[in-house]
Amino acid sequence: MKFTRISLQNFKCYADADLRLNPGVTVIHGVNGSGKSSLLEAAFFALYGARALDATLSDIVTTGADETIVELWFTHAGGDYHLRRRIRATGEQPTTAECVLEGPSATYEGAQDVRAHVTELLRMDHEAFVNCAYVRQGEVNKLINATPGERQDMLDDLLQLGKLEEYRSRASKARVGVGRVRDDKQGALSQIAEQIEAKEEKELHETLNRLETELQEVESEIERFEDQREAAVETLETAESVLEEYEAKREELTTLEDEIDELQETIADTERERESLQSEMGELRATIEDSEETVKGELADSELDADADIETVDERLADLQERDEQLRDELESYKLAASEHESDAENARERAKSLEEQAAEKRTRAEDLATEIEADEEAIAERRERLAGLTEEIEELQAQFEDAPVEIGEAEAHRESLADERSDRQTELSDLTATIEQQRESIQEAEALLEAGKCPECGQDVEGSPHVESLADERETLAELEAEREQLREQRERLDERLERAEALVEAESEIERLRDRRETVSELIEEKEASLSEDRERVNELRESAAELESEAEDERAAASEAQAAAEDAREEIGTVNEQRGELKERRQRMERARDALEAIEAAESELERLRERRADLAETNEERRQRLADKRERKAELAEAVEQSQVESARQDRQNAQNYIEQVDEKLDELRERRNDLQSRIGGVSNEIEELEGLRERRGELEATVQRLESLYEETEQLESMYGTLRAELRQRNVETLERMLNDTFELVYQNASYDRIELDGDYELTIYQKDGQRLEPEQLSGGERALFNLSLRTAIYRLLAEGIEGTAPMPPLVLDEPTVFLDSGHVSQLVALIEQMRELGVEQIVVVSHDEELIGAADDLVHVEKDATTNRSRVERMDSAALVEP
Ligand SMILES: Nc1ncnc2c1ncn2[C@@H]1O[C@H](COP(=O)(O)OP(=O)(O)OP(=O)(O)O)[C@@H](O)[C@H]1O
Ligand SMILES: [Zn+2]
Repeated sequence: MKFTRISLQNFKCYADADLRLNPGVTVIHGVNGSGKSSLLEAAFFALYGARALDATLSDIVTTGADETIVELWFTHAGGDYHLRRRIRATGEQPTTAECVLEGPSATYEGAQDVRAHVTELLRMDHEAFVNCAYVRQGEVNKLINATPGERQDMLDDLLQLGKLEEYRSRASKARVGVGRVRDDKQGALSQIAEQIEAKEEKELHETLNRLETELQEVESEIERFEDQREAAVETLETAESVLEEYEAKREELTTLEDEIDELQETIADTERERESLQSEMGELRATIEDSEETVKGELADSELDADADIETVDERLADLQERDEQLRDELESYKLAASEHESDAENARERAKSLEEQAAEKRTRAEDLATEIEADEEAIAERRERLAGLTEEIEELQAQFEDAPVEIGEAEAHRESLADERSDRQTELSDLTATIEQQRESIQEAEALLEAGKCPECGQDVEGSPHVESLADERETLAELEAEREQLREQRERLDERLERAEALVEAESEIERLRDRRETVSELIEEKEASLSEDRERVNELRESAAELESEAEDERAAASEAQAAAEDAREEIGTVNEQRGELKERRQRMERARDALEAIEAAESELERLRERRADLAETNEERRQRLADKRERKAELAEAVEQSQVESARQDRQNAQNYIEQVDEKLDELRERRNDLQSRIGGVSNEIEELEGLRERRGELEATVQRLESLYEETEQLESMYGTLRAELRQRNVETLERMLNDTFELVYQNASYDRIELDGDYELTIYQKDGQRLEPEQLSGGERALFNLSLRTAIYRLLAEGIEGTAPMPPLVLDEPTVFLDSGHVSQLVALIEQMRELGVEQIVVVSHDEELIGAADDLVHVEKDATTNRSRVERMDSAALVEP
């Protein structure tokens, strides 16, 4: 058997892992806590479930995950198997949602079926698997520390010897059971024999005969008494019927007497009712007379006769009603006419008023317009005066130009040319003044030099200087220049005068311009005013005419209003008349109605009178009938009184008494006899039952005797079977223990190769003892940690070999799974472990899976699987180190 693939989802530290496993030695390595053990546990879990791991489902579901899926593929005896377990962890407790094992020929579902089939396939339950094939981490010493008894159970189980023990104990149980049943049956048998004996002593058949004879005698006596009783009952019945008849007649008589009394009473009551009807009728007649008086009085002043009937009065009332309606219609039409006329009058008055108001308004507007016209005329006159004034002013200003050098319109040009001329003179004057100043200064300088005796021109001594003469010329030139300047000044003053005049002309010119504009404007205004004035005059005339027209219209409306008012007054007068007529009419109708009411009352009283009369006659008739009935009843009463005869009644009473007495006595006697009969019958039943029981007991005794015999032989058979299974197991165990001891010694020698130990002994009670070379004995617990590990591995390997070789049929040879087997070993012994693994392989173990980080072991591996945990996600990852890594789709 070998694993081919394992796939995990959310198993412990694995989120998602899928690993192919090959035949040969696979070493799984990785740092502590990376998930190596978990991988092996997953395979084990797939095969046997969580309980086999000593864990719960919550332990194996990745913390926080909702679902865990573990799948394991393996081959066994040439067939392919697929195991799938799915755990749902959404509820409070995780549960197995799916557990399926698919084999080559069948599919198993449900954890229980799957586990059972795996156990059958591997010929191991989970404990056996852990004891031989799967060495869990930290469990190296498990087999050594076990007690011999536990070891025996374990090995017996593995070697299927447990089955024999099971069969033996079953046989033993069966033997005990059979023995118990046999003893029970035997007890029952002796009890029955005792019962039979007791019953046979009682002479049951004689007793039965005696009782039956007695019963016959009692029964014939009962029959006799019953006949006599019947005759007495007949006599009693006859007497009773005679007495009953007598009672009935007496009763009828009493009833009749009551009825007669009642009838007499009723007749008297009816007579009294008739009298009261009579007096009621008298009252009605008086009412009729009163009403006839009323009718006569009310009709007296009318056109009707005093004996007029209701129909005639109703006709008359209808006429009066009709007349009143006519008057009411008339009244309405007068009222309507009056209000129409009044509203006509009102309308006309209003129209007149409005027309007058319009006329007055028009007159006012005409007067206002006339006043405006007057004011405008004055304004025109004033403007004309202003026009004349402006013309005068213009003429005065024009006169200034009469002796002027220029015409009107040229003044400005003239002033500019004068101003230019003056500015030219001014410039000449300034130049000249500067020349004069220069001349004066040079003269003063020359005079100063001269005073100092120097030549004013060359600075030489004056004596003999030619330049002294020229000073006089200089002074002459200065005088000429000054005269010229005087001339220029005069010219400038004349020009100033002329400029003044020219500026005045410019001013006059612009004033004329302004005045002319003004005059133009005023004359335009006058023209406009005159045009509007004539329009206004026309308008005043129109307004006055229209006012006069409106006034005459108002006059007409007023006349119409007083006409309508008069018509309204006439209508009102008519209304008064009609109202008066209606008042009279109403009074006549009321009288007529009173007469009618009285007539109706008469009619009602007369019909009531008729009714009462009839009722009275009816009552008289009824009473007549009653009197007849009374006479009949009195007759019947006399008859009955005669019929009741006293002597007959007396003898009937006697007969009844006698019969009753006899029946009482005979009943007592009969009760006594019947009781005796019952007693006899039940005694007979009891005796018959006992006879039947006796027969039953005899039958049962026969049956029990046969059963006890059969149980006896069965007991012997089970005894033989039990001892056979016991012997068989002891023999087999002995054979296996010998083989196991040999294999254990071989293996231990191979792996340990230490000179100090001679051999290991495994005795029939599974005690393990180690013998040293010097013959000293050691318990396995006394070995060192490493020795213990090697010893344990040797023992397991030996068991594994024994299983592989020692059992008939196909050996299951599950993969050998070792979790950290090297922990306690030094490096030399690791090599021996490698050798051990090699040997196992040679022995035919197809697959060995080892968790280890030992270099040497890694070196010996066919396949290397690396396990690693991601530090951030805390999830593990598996990785095949050879190139044939995962190829699963
Ligand atoms: N239910 C779980 N959910 C998540 N993680 C879990 C769960 N159970 C165990 N683990 C984690 O799985 C990790 C791996 O444990 P495992 O025993 O497989 O490690 P290992 O590789 O065999 O280590 P060592 O070499 O120390 O034996 C542990 O660190 C543990 O925290
Ligand atoms: Zn580990």
